[in-house]
Amino acid sequence: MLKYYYDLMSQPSRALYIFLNKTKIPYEKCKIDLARGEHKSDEYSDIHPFQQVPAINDSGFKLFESVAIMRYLCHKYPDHVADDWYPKDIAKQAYVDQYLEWQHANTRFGCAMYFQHKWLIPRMTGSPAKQANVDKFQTTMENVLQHFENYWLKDSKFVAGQEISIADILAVCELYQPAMAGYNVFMDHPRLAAWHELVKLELNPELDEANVILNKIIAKQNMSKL
Ligand SMILES: N[C@@H](CCC(=O)N[C@@H](CS)C(=O)NCC(=O)O)C(=O)O
Repeated sequence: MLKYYYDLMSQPSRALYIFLNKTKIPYEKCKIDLARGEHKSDEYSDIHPFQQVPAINDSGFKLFESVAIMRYLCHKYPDHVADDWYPKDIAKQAYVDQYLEWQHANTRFGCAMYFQHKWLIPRMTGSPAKQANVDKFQTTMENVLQHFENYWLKDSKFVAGQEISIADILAVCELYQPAMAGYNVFMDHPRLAAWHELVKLELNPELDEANVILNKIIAKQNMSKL
């Protein structure tokens, strides 16, 4: 049985969670609570040597890195995974891969660094956010959002073509993270907002389910601002 190790506070964990649930690949949920340091245990180090989530153990085959896991699942479970998620056509697949390679140093880096400096680091250290860092990473993130609108969504409904693929799942999960730090990337970005509506239609109810904890945190913060 496939074991899936994840924490829904983690963007790539949510992406794989949505993908597994959407494709109905049978798996066992193995929650790893990052806030409680469960990823630092010796037992978990045997699953992921760098002590991060997500990771899988597929009947003894252990793998980490969300993109590698997604590709593995597409190859391993073809009866569950419809072709559009990771097309067999060479050119279509290359377009999906193009985004998967690009996103690490762009969508993920920009959104995650903004989130970490504005929200996570102050909560972990008890010290206020360093405004210079927040400003720097806000600029990085906003450049990414422009590339997203002006390149990735310029001529296509979805990130890598006219059909939804694993690229869109990874993208939407990274793009939600800054909302916890009070930045809604879909505001003031109409093309991104239109894509988001299409993605919700394709990925719900699994998308909302993966975002339950995130949305609770966002709602609580919005209440405290009133
Ligand atoms: N490139 C990796 C990123 C893995 C990663 O950074 N995971 C974070 C959560 S989003 C983590 O486990 N952080 C805990 C730590 O590094 O101590 C992937 O896509 O799977």
